[in-house]
Amino acid sequence: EQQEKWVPRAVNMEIIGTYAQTELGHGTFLRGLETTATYDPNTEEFVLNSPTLTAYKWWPGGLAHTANHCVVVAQLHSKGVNHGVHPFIVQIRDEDTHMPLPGVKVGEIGPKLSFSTANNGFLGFDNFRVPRDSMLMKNAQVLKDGTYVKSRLSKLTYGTMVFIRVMIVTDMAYYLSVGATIAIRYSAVRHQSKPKENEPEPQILDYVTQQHKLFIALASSHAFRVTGQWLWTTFVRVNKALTSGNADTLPELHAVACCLKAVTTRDAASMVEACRMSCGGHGYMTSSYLPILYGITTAACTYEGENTVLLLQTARSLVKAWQKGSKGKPLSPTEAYLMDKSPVPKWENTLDGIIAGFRRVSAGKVQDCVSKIDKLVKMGTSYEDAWNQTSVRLVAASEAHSRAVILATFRAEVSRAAAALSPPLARVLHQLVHLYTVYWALERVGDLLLYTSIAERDVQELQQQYEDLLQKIRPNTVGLVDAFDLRDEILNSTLGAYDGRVYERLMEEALKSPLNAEPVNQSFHKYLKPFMQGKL
Ligand SMILES: CCC/C=C/C(=O)SCCNC(=O)CCNC(=O)[C@H](O)C(C)(C)COP(=O)([O-])OP(=O)([O-])OC[C@H]1O[C@@H](n2cnc3c(N)ncnc32)[C@H](O)[C@@H]1OP(=O)([O-])[O-]
Ligand SMILES: Cc1cc2nc3c(=O)[nH]c(=O)nc-3n(C[C@H](O)[C@H](O)[C@H](O)COP(=O)(O)OP(=O)(O)OC[C@H]3O[C@@H](n4cnc5c(N)ncnc54)[C@H](O)[C@@H]3O)c2cc1C
Repeated sequence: EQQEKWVPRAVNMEIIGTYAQTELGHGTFLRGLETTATYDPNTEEFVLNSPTLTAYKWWPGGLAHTANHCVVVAQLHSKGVNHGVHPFIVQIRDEDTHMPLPGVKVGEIGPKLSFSTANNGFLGFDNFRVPRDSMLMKNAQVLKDGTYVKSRLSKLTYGTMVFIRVMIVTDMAYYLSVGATIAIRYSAVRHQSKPKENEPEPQILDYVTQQHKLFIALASSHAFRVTGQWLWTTFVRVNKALTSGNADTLPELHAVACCLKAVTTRDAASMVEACRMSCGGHGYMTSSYLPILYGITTAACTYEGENTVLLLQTARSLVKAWQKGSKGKPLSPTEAYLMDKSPVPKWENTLDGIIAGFRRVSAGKVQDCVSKIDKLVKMGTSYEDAWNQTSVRLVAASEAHSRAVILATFRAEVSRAAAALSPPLARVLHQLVHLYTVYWALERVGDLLLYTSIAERDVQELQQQYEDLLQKIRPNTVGLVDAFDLRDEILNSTLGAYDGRVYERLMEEALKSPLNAEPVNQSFHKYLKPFMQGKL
């Protein structure tokens, strides 16, 4: 019924909304949010209030001047009891004049690293009254007399965040495709240096170091797109079970969504930055779009759950799985490998060998964390302090688990799809899977040396495999980024345009600057000349 009331108006843009959860004082710790919604049975209304400055909502995108409604997450009080955080849909501006309603204080939070068009805002309430049906009552309810009806599953309040985290993995695939397209096309156009005196300056794409910087971004875009599709399918399945009241698979979805969101956003931000730096000075131009793209991807490491906090959420699930498995209880499909107690096999420099290796690393790290925590607790340390003292290792275990999931999913999905592809296309995609897998084996070789039987000669061979793959992929690189089929208007980049007219576009953009409107800028007469004449 509430959906019938609000959804059509949102779909036809009468309602422009945002999600107002984070406050000046709290973003991660949701149970610490201070905004209150106190039920008044006499008028059948909730009174929204920001009791402190730190209770002000801070960050919601579009809140400053665009949204006229928002979903507000507040501590629900009824009959003198605080029932915890719940979502409310609240009109904050007049739908005709767009003026903030009485009792609502709203505004712009100010300049940010990027996302400059997002008008992120602040929002405070001064005993602002909303009707009872403002409380979104799909999960929990408050009856007219103020009786609180508990949700069958309190964690469902957090459901929106799982959905967005699932989507973010696919977002990162897209952003990496943009960064790789810009940097690889530019690297095909840019000629620099003369390693061979009697030959013209080569394309910088022919430097193996340039390939090392860029090809992993290209491969990661495909890896994250495939993993994002798998995660979405998982989300749809879990959500279907939830609607029929079965929440058994929600914890696994939450855990895998947390670590995949954290790892894909961190990789995307660092790889986009590598794409930017691989374009030299022109990569530092805003007109290249790479600095803006970095700002967008690095924000994702913070929003929708700060990465460390999310990796620790997954670690919490891995530790619980280890404890459950150690008692012989069955584990979820994504965590079942933790209970593989077979002897460490002879190392194989194959995709399956490397994937199995990452599972060994993750299981080994989880086991080490459990042992450290148990040892500290036995020595009298509280569980919470033992957890905190082990948290650097817990984050590493989570990352290893996440990498094992991505490696296995990327390999399985490409192998499954390959049968329907032309042999040349299948070969190129397998090369990207191979590159991605060997790249991460080399990046985490220390962990593999600790937890598997990999030997020095295996590592040398993997390094050679990696360099051979760079050479094999080079001829198809421009074709691979063209295959993302990103229009120039979308790329919005002087360096990545399809026609490769980089220098002309850089100059065209430069000449648009208002600072080039006249040959002598007014600053000369106002400041420079008086200064040079000793008059300032
Ligand atoms: C374009 C940009 C737009 C951006 C928008 C934003 O940023 S919006 C703002 C984005 N902001 C954020 O993302 C805020 C990030 N912060 C949070 O999500 C929470 O404060 C928390 C999870 C960190 C801690 O929660 P807590 O203090 O309650 O403590 P706890 O750890 O004890 O968990 C209790 C139990 O609940 C479970 N569980 C938890 N979450 C979920 C879930 N989503 N689903 C399912 N289950 C979940 C958890 O596994 C545990 O289960 P167990 O083991 O007891 O069976
Ligand atoms: C571009 C952008 C858009 C956003 N849009 C929205 C929006 O639309 N709606 C909305 O509600 N919010 C939005 N946010 C806010 C965002 O969700 C929060 O910034 C995010 O949840 C992190 O919370 P925080 O900023 O309070 O950081 P904190 O939680 O204060 O984190 C600061 C540091 O403390 C560490 N830390 C915190 N808790 C723990 C812990 N338990 N264990 C270990 N370390 C910990 C973190 O790892 C981090 O290093 C946006 C943020 C950004 C940057």
